[in-house]
Amino acid sequence: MSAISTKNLTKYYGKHKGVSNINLDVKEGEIFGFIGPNGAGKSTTIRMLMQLIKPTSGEISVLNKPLTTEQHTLRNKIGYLPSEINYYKDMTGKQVLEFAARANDIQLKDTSTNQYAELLNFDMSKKVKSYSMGNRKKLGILQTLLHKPKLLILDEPTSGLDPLMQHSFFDLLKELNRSGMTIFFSTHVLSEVEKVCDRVAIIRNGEIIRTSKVSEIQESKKRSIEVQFMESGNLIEKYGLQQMDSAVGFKNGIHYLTVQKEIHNVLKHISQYPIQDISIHKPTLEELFMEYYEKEEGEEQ
Ligand SMILES: Nc1ncnc2c1ncn2[C@@H]1O[C@H](COP(=O)(O)OP(=O)(O)OP(=O)(O)O)[C@@H](O)[C@H]1O
Repeated sequence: MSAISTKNLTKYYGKHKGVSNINLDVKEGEIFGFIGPNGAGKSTTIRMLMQLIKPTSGEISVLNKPLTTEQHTLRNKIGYLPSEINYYKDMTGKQVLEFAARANDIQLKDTSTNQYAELLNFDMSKKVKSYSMGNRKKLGILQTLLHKPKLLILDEPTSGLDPLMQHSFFDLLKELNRSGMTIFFSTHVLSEVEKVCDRVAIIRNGEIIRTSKVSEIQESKKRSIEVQFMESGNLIEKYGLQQMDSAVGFKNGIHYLTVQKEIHNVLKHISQYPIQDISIHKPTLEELFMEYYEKEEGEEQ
C-alpha cells in the first residue's frame, strides 16, 4: 500500500516554477529519502503533502486518502517536522511538549517522549530561548512523535544537529521504522540517504530526475579510474583518452576517467603507455549523484 502517492504534482508561485510533474510512490513501511540541492523543490512538495499550500495541478494521496478536499483527520496520523520551527521563547521544552500533547488530547506521560529525549540527549527542562538550533530541532522531532503517527514527514530534519546527534537521530528513525512507521524525509546530504533509506527520489530544478533503491544506485557498473603516466603533463589528446570517456579530466598530474563497461579494453588501451600509478574504484554515491545533476544540467544547455 502507498503511504504517499502523487501524480504529476505541480506548483507554480505565480509564474515561477516551484515543482512540476512530481510522481512519488512511497510504500508503507519504507524509509524514503527526498534529496536535492537548495531550491530544488523539496519543501514545496512537502508543504503540498501536508495540505499547507495548494497544488497548481496534479493529484496527491496520503495514507490512501486522496487530498481532493481538505483532510483534517489525516493530521492525527502524520508527524510533520517543518524545515523551520518557532516556539514561544519563554516556555520550557517540557511545557511546549505538554501544550502540544494537550492539543492532541494526550498526556505527555503516556508517550515515549522521555525515552526519545534521552536518546537524543535533550534536556527538556530548559527554556526555548536558551536552546541552540540543534536543540530546537530535537524539540521539534519529539513533538512530531507525541501522537505516535503512522507516517513521519520530515523536512531537513538533521540541519543543525551535530554528527553525533545525527547518528542517534538515525538510530531513532530506524527504531521507529522497525515498529511500523513510514518515514519520508528531505535532505541535501547524501550520506544520510545512504545510511538509512530504502529508496530515494532525486529532485532538481523542481523535477524528479530519478527514483530508485539506494542499493541499485550503489550497484552501478561504473568504475572510476585514476591514472598517472610516466610521461608528465596532460596526455588526454596524445593518448586518445577521450575515446574511452568523453568527459575525461586532468588535474595535478592525474587523469580521471569514468567507464561503464568493457574495462579490459580500457585497461588494454591505457597500458600501451608507461604507467606510474593507477587506481580503479567503484564510484561513491556522491559521485553518482553528482553525475545525475551534471547530466541534467548539460541536457538543459
Ligand atoms: N513562497 C514562495 N514564493 C515564491 N517562490 C517560492 C516560494 N517558496 C519556494 N519558492 C521557489 O520554489 C522553488 C523551490 O523551493 P523550495 O523551498 O521548495 O526548495 P527546497 O528544495 O526545499 O530548498 P532548500 O533546501 O533551500 O530548503 C525555488 O525556486 C524557490 O525560490
